[in-house]
Amino acid sequence: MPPSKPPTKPPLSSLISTHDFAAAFPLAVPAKTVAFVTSAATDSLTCAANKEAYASITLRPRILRDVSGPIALSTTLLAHPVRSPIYAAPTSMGRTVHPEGEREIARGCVAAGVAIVVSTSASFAVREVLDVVGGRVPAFFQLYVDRDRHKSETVLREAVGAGVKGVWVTVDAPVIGKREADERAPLDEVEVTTPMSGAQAVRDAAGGGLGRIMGKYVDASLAWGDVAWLRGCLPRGMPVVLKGIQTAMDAVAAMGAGVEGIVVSNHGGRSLDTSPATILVLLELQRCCPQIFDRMEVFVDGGIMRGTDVFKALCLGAKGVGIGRGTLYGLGYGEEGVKKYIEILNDELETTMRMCGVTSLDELHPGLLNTRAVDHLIPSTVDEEHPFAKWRPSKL
Ligand SMILES: Cc1cc2nc3c(=O)[nH]c(=O)nc-3n(C[C@H](O)[C@H](O)[C@H](O)COP(=O)(O)O)c2cc1C
Ligand SMILES: CCCCCCC(=O)C(=O)O
Repeated sequence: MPPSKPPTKPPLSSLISTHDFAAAFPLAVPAKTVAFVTSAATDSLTCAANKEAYASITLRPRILRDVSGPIALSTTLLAHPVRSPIYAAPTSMGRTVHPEGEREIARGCVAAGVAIVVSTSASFAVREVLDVVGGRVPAFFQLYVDRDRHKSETVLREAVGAGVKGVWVTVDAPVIGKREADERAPLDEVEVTTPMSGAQAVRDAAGGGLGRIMGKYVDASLAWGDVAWLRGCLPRGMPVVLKGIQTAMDAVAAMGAGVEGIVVSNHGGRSLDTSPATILVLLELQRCCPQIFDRMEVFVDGGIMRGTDVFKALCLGAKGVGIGRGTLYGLGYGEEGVKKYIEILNDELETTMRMCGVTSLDELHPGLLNTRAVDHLIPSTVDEEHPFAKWRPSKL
């Protein structure tokens, strides 16, 4: 028998859904990269729940509403115009996927007219990524706070100097989640550089988990009082967003801390397994603390694979939706892949909107959804006795 040829990745033109991209990814990148990107914490239950919860919420389409006109997807994120509410969530070590890593993601975002959030653990310095962006789409900086605060202050100065429009502090990963597939896959297949964090990719006794090894610098002592420290590092008026809110209590606390935005996120299920699906947390915020949507911008990420998912998140008050793994699946095909991935979601979102009888994002509201199948999973109140529920900035 002739030796079997290794499968080659299908041409980009043949991919018509985000699932096609996910299936092609292992054919486009080394096995270690697949393990790093696709893995999730322990039993991957939250990673799966993020997707399943979207499937459990159904649509309530309205009919006969003349949806023949153009669909307007353009909006603003933190007052910056974008062509679509979909954005590239921060992802680290993009060079494990493509030699140009985050710079190539940035090219794809510019081509699609959407925002990018650049990770502290990006493969390139923030200025190298923003040089590519050239101010054509908003770029935000995601901060992992270093135990050595001076290092974080330096990196923040660089990010501000490079022209980022806001800082997104990740708060759902005081330690890095246990991702067993990543831990088992040998480290030596990929080139890892994270110039802003300075971490070194050296295997240790626990294994080769890229996330864990490269995340040892993260400061687990971060607390609410540090919002004031962060503000002090930034120019007046620069928005601060907390990424990784998972309860109404913490959403209310974030509002009390005076931040401009939150990301409802569980890190794509990569941090704490069995934490709730993000769309259910968004529903919890609508039920328990609807006032926060008027006071801050609320973003969401995790498990978004279809235009109907984006639609549901927007109906529940999200101002923007982040794509993590999907951006990297697109990156397997370079700039064109990132652009196409976003455009597939835009296109599906447009179709969903027409089918539901709306032509603009302003017309989306919770009444277009049926959430009965998940209502029993939603806590009904903020715990008013909890000290966080009453916090105001003066108490920080
Ligand atoms: C490979 C990879 C690297 C990531 N790196 C970061 C990071 O550096 N900072 C961060 O806040 N979140 C990071 N995330 C989490 C994403 O920002 C996002 O919350 C998550 O991927 C959303 O879920 P999804 O992958 O299902 O879209 C990373 C996710 C992946 C898959
Ligand atoms: C602290 C950052 C190092 C790697 C982890 C990046 C990340 O957030 C993820 O993989 O998820």
